[in-house]
Amino acid sequence: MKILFVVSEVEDLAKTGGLADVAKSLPIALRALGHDVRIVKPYYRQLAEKFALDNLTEPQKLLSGDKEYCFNIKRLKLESVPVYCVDYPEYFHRNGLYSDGYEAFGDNAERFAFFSAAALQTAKAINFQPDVIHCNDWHTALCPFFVKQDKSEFFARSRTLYTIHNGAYQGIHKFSDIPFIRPYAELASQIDSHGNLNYLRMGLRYADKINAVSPNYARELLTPLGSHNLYQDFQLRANDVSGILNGCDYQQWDPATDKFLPKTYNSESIKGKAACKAALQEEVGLPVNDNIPLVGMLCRLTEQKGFGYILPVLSQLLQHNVQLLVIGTGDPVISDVLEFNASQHPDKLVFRNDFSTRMAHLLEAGSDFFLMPSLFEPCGLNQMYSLAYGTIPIVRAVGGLRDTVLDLQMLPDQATGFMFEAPDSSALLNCVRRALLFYHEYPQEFIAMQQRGMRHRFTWYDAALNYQALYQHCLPMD
Ligand SMILES: Nc1ncnc2c1ncn2[C@@H]1O[C@H](COP(=O)(O)OP(=O)(O)O[C@H]2O[C@H](CO)[C@@H](O)[C@H](O)[C@H]2O)[C@@H](O)[C@H]1O
Repeated sequence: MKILFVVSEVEDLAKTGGLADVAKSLPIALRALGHDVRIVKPYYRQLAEKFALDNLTEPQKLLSGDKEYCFNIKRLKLESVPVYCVDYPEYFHRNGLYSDGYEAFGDNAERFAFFSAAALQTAKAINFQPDVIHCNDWHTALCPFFVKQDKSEFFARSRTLYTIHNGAYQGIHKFSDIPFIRPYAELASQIDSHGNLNYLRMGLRYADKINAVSPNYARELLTPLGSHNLYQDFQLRANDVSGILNGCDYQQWDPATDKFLPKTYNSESIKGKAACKAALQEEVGLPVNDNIPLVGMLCRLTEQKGFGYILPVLSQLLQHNVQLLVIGTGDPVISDVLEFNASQHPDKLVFRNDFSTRMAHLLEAGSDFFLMPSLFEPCGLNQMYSLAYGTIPIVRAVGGLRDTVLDLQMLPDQATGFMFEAPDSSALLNCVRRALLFYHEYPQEFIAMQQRGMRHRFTWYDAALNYQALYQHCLPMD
């Protein structure tokens, strides 16, 4: 099949979170199954600074109303996958993908409306007639609408799949502030009483098929509680909504070969993990001691990741014989509280307000537990990385976390971690206490649990097979 994979960020090229991991691994896995996958993404400044690329074609023109948008197409390769970049400096040569670090750009809706149309124009310019146009998250959710509006025959046999990586980001913007789509009279019926257009809802309305990044999140999206206020819209498309679990890139996340670690290890011999723990403790300034359980946490600092119920019980948690390391950037309200608590408990809590790939790997290897108590979690990748590194996940039973972690109480012989149900502080605290007790009281069982997790596999090969079946489902019957 020919697949046009339209996405805002891709690992190794431009990244703010888990979407980028998927946008690299899935196309590579699909290519390995023999499909002709091409990625289209914006040519951001950080990409332009890394790779100064020549223009692939003549400048491309898009007309909207009386404004002409003239852009260039660049091409590079990500392993086996061709990547086409939409070069429109006015919109994409900025410091940051969606914000300047503090505030979202005011014209994000305009930028990504343009990008979605430019991605389709790119397919035409390179004469790539896709069987499936696979768009991802709100940034590219207008693609299905533009395909339906396209007057040429080019996309007559193309079908669209819309993947939801995070339904909380919907791209809700004042229609009157989006010059690129203002001329589309058809949109009048999609504008709400406040004059807003919701991009995610547009994806739900116009895509041929819709999927979420785990089966459990797909089920949650069809409930009033889990649908991020789009219950009716999801219900209307219930027959076309499914879930496919993300994979883990085991080439990148393998403790046996990981170049970022002071000592490598594997499930047969996990001795090297202790050296990683010591190196991590030393690097971040925690007392180097193998007998104190080290709980790591690495994520964007947002409400989604459960800070609403972690922060109120931080000092209670730190009364235990435990070390906590939090690494991430994001909401300054969260980072302020973490910074304050770290200053009160310097021997127990370290907070690093930054992110680096090296530290992400060292934290995964050096921690005993990985804390991921999300309020909601479409799939989650870090709990899979943790399992691969023998780092026991402590998670809330939500979204993809429920699909990937098995709790000790439910399945003692197969358990790979600890899970709690209620999104509140006492449930979280009880769960962490349960995990710490297990660490101290049952060292042999703890190692067995680590090894079970390390042997568990969530491969991109499996995910790609599922996407292949879903693409086939999208195609016209004849
Ligand atoms: N400040 C930062 N800057 C740059 N990178 C950072 C970062 N903090 C963490 N990362 C990295 O981003 C990735 C995080 O992936 P996750 O899937 O855990 O969460 P995210 O919420 O971003 O993704 C969303 O999309 C993915 C993919 O579908 C879903 O798994 C998930 O549930 C959904 O919320 C990891 O590779 C991590 O190392």
